[in-house]
Amino acid sequence: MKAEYDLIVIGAGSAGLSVSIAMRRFGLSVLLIDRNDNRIGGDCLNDGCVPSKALLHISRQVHQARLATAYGLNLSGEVDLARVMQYVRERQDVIRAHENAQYLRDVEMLDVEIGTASFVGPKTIRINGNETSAKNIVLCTGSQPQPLKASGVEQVNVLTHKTIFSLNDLPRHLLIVGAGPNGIEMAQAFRRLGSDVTVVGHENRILSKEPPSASALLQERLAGEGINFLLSAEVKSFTDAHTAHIESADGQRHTVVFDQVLATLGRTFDYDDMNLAAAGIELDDKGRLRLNNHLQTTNQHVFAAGDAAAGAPAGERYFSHAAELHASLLVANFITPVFDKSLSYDHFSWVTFTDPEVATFGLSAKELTERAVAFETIEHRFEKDDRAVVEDNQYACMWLLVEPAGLNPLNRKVLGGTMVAPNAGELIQELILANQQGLSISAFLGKTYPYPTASKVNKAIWVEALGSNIPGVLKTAVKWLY
Ligand SMILES: Cc1cc2nc3c(=O)[nH]c(=O)nc-3n(C[C@H](O)[C@H](O)[C@H](O)COP(=O)(O)OP(=O)(O)OC[C@H]3O[C@@H](n4cnc5c(N)ncnc54)[C@H](O)[C@@H]3O)c2cc1C
Ligand SMILES: NC(=O)c1ccc[n+]([C@@H]2O[C@H](COP(=O)([O-])OP(=O)(O)OC[C@H]3O[C@@H](n4cnc5c(N)ncnc54)[C@H](O)[C@@H]3O)[C@@H](O)[C@H]2O)c1
Repeated sequence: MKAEYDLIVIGAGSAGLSVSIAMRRFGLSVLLIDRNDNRIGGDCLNDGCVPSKALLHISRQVHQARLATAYGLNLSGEVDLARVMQYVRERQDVIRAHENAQYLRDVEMLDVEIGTASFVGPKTIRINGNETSAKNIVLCTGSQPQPLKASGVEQVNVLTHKTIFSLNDLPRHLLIVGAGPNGIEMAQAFRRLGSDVTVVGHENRILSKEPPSASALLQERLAGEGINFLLSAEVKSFTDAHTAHIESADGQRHTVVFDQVLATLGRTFDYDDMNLAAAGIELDDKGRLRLNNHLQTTNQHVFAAGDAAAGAPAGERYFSHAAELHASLLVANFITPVFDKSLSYDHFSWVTFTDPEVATFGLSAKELTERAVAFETIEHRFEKDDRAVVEDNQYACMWLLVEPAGLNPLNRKVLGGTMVAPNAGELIQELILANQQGLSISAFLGKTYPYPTASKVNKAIWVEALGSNIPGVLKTAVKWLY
């Protein structure tokens, strides 16, 4: 480790890896720090996106195998969770081969230090008893799961995403507290692997960051698979290690006997061991780093990216690709400060990887209303789509927020939307591009989709919307020209 660097990056998760590798490739000296070599890759690799998506992949295979019994296939036996988790670990190891300290030193030419970093001055940190400084420092220190609070909780081994992937025995009854993307993805994975699953959510619907109609459609599908939902509800107490007492907003009480409980309640922050005060770095009233939209802390030489950037005025986004967005903004501002880019989530997107997936992009109806932007919501059910018919997905649906039809309805632009469908995260990609690039709906109408690709729904929605809305003046002109 040198005494001075161009840049120090603390935390080697999605954010830290992106910032440090990019800056090093531009020829700057970079020190990357993480607490532990086996935490490199952060939550995404170690206990977030990668293990959860690997688990969902196996659970989908199990589900499809069960569906195939309708056609004469005989299945017997139960899922061996130890083997499933072995698969999950093997997939993580594939990624770990290029996300580890030695690889980053040898191939990416980064200085990598393993230890806990804390501040001793505005541009100086201490790690493993040594001090080092940099022109700028980026905090990519992530976030932690919110703890479950309820009377008697101390008797219970409450799992979080940090521990659930170490289970070797399939829970007979898994209680999940929190109905956000983490809870809902795990609910479906474990249900399909064979557990009974109960989900308790504070709010009156699952995935409350999605439009209500999307939440409702997914909930209906999941309930159809046997997941039990207790919404507008709260775990009030645990009377022993396996018994929870839950109360709904309407006063109803439920007792759930479970063998494992998973808390998926959102994120929190812990900067206790970082001595932020020594660098003049302030937190806001929610314990998040106080940031501006250039991701700069109250110390002009210290920045944040990834989950640690949740306090930015643009809002909270806890995603690996948000970390990537923050990293590219910081790198752009470091190397071309003249442009001084600000953070915006106007074209941001995300996917909940249930089956069906829920994919959302652009601005929401609430954001458009707050900004006084006129829009219409167009709903498109997949019931007449031939691909949806042959694959029995006619329940799928999309809702797009579009500019109101003006004189030329083909000029309308897509402002945002949500799709609930198998592979919605892939299907929605061209809508995201149209939204980002300001393409009008004529771009879809002018495209011939190979039959029967699922993404043809991105054209069908406009054909359907236009069919019933061709202005009279246009019809008169057509008749006259014909
Ligand atoms: C179950 C689950 C599933 C998810 N699925 C998805 C998904 O499908 N798609 C998606 O986009 N997002 C997903 N996410 C969110 C995603 O995992 C996170 O947003 C992302 O990993 C955050 O990356 P980060 O670099 O900000 O932080 P982290 O990955 O948390 O990395 C922070 C690193 O900083 C280190 N660190 C902290 N403090 C110090 C210190 N003082 N000194 C040294 N090192 C320190 C930590 O050891 C850690 O390695 C999921 C999250 C969870 C929990
Ligand atoms: N596919 C993906 O991209 C993906 C998957 C999983 C997680 N993530 C990310 O990880 C982050 C964390 O996920 P999450 O689902 O834990 O958080 P979340 O904040 O999205 O959802 C947590 C939910 O738990 C509820 N809740 C909080 N306290 C509660 C209590 N005591 N009882 C009942 N309900 C309670 C909240 O109202 C909220 O609906 C998310 O913000 C998301 O961005 C992403």
